Amino acid sequence: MGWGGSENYGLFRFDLMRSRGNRKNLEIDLHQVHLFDIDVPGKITFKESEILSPGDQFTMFKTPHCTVGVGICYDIRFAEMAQIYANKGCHLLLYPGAFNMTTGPKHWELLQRGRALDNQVYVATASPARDTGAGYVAWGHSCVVDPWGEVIAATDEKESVIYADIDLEKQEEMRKMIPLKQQKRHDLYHSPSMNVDKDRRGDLYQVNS
Ligand SMILES: O=C(O)CCC(=O)C(=O)O
Repeated sequence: MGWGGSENYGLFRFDLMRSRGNRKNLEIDLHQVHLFDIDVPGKITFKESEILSPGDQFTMFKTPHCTVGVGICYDIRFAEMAQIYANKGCHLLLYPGAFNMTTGPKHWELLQRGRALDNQVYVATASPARDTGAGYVAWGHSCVVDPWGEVIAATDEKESVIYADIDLEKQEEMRKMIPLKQQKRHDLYHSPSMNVDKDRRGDLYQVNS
């Protein structure tokens, strides 16, 4: 999975491995829908909304092997987005992202494992390698997590390529063993007290999922 472009708008090029090792490239446009506005005093303050505007749609695509949902960086913090992708049939969620030296060590892997486990999907992330001389120092540590929440491939802060199998039979077995989808209490989730607050992207979460 490669990525390029400006910070919240990218032209993403996915090199999808096809059977017998053939490679086909797929290029998609996508926008980060949740902007990175945070203030951790003494550590990191970022206000993407002062210079960028958020995207207004989710991005999914199908490959011959599985269906994929995509978010960018900060989007991984929003459980609703991952849940909508899973409800729409995504087997794999991809998050190109550049976490930083404050949130990276604490949250990067944990968020991936959480999104994977909650939704019983594969999650893959691609981060730039760390450049300690850069104005924004990326944490690195690209990773692939399976629907059981286990890290099945990972790298460190240096540039490298990692591979992992997306095994849909294994995913189905996990979903049978712990049948979360059938057990959800949708009758309770739609009560007024559970409405998302206005700062979250409630406008996007209402899609039929
Ligand atoms: O959520 C984070 O900690 C990092 C997010 C980020 O760097 C971004 O969205 O540009």
